Amino acid sequence: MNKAAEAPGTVRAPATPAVHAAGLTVVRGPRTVLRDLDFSVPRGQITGLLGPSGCGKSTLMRSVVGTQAKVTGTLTVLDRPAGHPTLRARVGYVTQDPSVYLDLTVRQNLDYFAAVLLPGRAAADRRRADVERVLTEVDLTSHADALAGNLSGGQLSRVSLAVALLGAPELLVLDEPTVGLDPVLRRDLWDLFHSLAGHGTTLLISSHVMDEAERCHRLLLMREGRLLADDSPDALRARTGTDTVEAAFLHLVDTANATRTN
Ligand SMILES: Nc1ncnc2c1ncn2[C@@H]1O[C@H](COP(=O)(O)OP(=O)(O)OP(=O)(O)O)[C@@H](O)[C@H]1O
Repeated sequence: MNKAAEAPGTVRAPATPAVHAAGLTVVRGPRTVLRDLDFSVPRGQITGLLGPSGCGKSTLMRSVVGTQAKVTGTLTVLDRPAGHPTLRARVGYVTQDPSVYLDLTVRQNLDYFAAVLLPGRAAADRRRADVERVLTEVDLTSHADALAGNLSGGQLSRVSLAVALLGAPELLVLDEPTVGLDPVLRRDLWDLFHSLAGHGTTLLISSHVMDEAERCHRLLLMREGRLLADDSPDALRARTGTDTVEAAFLHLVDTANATRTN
């Protein structure tokens, strides 16, 4: 055994997960929309949150970023309770509806949000560099001076993503970021997600398109507010004896239904 590896100061504690939930439950109106969920989101990987419309994906993401009311159980994000004020700059969030100012250009939008994140004259150079970086990352440099209101839906959602990338957050929470995008843009965005993960960013990405699941390192499969699986795509396929994540999901749904009726 390598003794040097045991010397004080050289042994590293295993990294805690980026997100850890235990008994996570959320009530919205009269309904319990998340029921007693236990899961972890490992750091530096892409975790896909998949399930049919209405199963609770957005509610789970809102809980992680701290904007959801009536959350019970334990929910830890980057070693802090979800919603903790120190997480604001460390967590990027993109909702399903692009949240940008339509009467500003792309660059003006980014300058504005960069100033909120990094205020003060002393940070002007950092802000400028950050805006150029995110414009390049989402491939919108050539549209930087276009009015947001004149962009296509796909371009607008990339502006929203660029806003979330400002400040290089450690955790990115993206609610259906590829909806309505053509296949080339979808592929380019997934390449960007992998590049971000390669540099250590943790990504939690929701989708109801099962083929996107194949591009994730880990999957949380949801149905009706419950988790059907928390596994890697390979392990899921192997465990269910199926060839695709979609077939694995359907297999798990059928098993859950059979257990309920028995
Ligand atoms: N204010 C509310 N009161 C009661 N139920 C609500 C409320 N808001 C949402 N819901 C219900 O909570 C459930 C989960 O909604 P959520 O938006 O999290 O689902 P989702 O999986 O993200 O769906 P989609 O993929 O269509 O966005 C849905 O069944 C929805 O009808």
